[in-house]
Amino acid sequence: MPSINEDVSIGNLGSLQTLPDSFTWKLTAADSILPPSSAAVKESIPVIDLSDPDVTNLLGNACKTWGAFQIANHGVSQSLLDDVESLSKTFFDMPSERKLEAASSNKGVSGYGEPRISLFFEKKMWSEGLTIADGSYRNQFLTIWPRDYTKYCGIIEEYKGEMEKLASRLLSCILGSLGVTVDDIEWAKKTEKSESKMGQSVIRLNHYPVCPEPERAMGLAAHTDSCLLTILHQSNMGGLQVFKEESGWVTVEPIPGVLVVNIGDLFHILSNGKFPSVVHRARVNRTKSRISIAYLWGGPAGEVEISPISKIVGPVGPCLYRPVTWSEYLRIKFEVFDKALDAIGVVNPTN
Ligand SMILES: C=C1C[C@]23C[C@@]1(O)CC[C@H]2[C@@]12CCC[C@@](C)(C(=O)O1)[C@H]2[C@@H]3C(=O)O
Ligand SMILES: O=C(O)CCC(=O)C(=O)O
Ligand SMILES: [Fe+2]
Repeated sequence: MPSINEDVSIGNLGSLQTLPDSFTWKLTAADSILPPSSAAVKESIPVIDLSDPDVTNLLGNACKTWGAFQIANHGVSQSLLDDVESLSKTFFDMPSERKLEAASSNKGVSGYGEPRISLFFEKKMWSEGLTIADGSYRNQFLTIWPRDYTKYCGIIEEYKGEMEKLASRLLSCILGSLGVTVDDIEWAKKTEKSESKMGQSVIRLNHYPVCPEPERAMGLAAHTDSCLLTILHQSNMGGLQVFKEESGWVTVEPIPGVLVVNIGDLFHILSNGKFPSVVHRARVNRTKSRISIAYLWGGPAGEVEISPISKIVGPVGPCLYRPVTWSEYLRIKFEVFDKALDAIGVVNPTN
């Protein structure tokens, strides 16, 4: 049993019988979701069928109201979702020492470790993860799976390809809801026309082990994603919650085969503040572990700047944000965290 201040390895969390002090969060009443009451209507983010003829409107409303939604009929096969989930399980089931062989270096983003936002919180999060940010994951996979390396790299490549297609489809539809097309955005037009893929992206495999005191622990603390949009596959166990001003924390119940999408900071900028970059977090469970796979799409390849779409800026209101590349935005985010959008806000916006 770990003593109060013992340094606990995140690779072994699931075997702990008590919650170490370093993982004990002081959660207030506002941090918890309201107890279920028969009178209360259980709110949830919308589930949108991508084959619905009214898909553009449905997506637009969900983006405006929630900054998040779930999608059915998205075209990604169940067997691919199962494969990427079982790859994740195989990795997280390994002994801690093996997982640490894939640990992210100080400089690198790719690799095994705590969530990157951990540095902004006093307490530790009850989770571990593997970030796949660029081609360097191949070397890590070779170390982890010398025999099954080709198979697992193939699954990741296929998953990335499918996510790119889906992200591109979502971008067109969501832009449509703002009355613009990809042709109104220079980088989006180029991306669509070129053979080159969707540009920059990161896949994060998250694992939330069983926890002896889930009420006092936090799987992944409240944050917004820095990218344009995130597509998330969650295993058959709830834990993801989104924050809505009027409702507080709302749980996103998993629906088999359905993917969760959320607006990130860059889309908030692109929409000139019309779509909220949704604050979300992950809670943990006493008896069941949980896996989630997040595909974070950061936008075009190279140092391309994202700025509010000019066509929607003038008529409706002043331009709220200055142009920024994803890499610059990430630098700012990991300096000032939840003040990053303020840091690139235009001080005296005029038309
Ligand atoms: C490109 C990135 C976005 C991300 C930080 C990172 O450098 C790599 C992992 C991403 C992730 C995944 C889990 C949640 C999150 C907030 C984090 O700590 O690491 C996001 C980061 C982000 O969107 O800012
Ligand atoms: O595990 C989840 O449900 C949330 C994961 C997440 O927010 C992320 O990876 O950015
Ligand atoms: Fe997130």
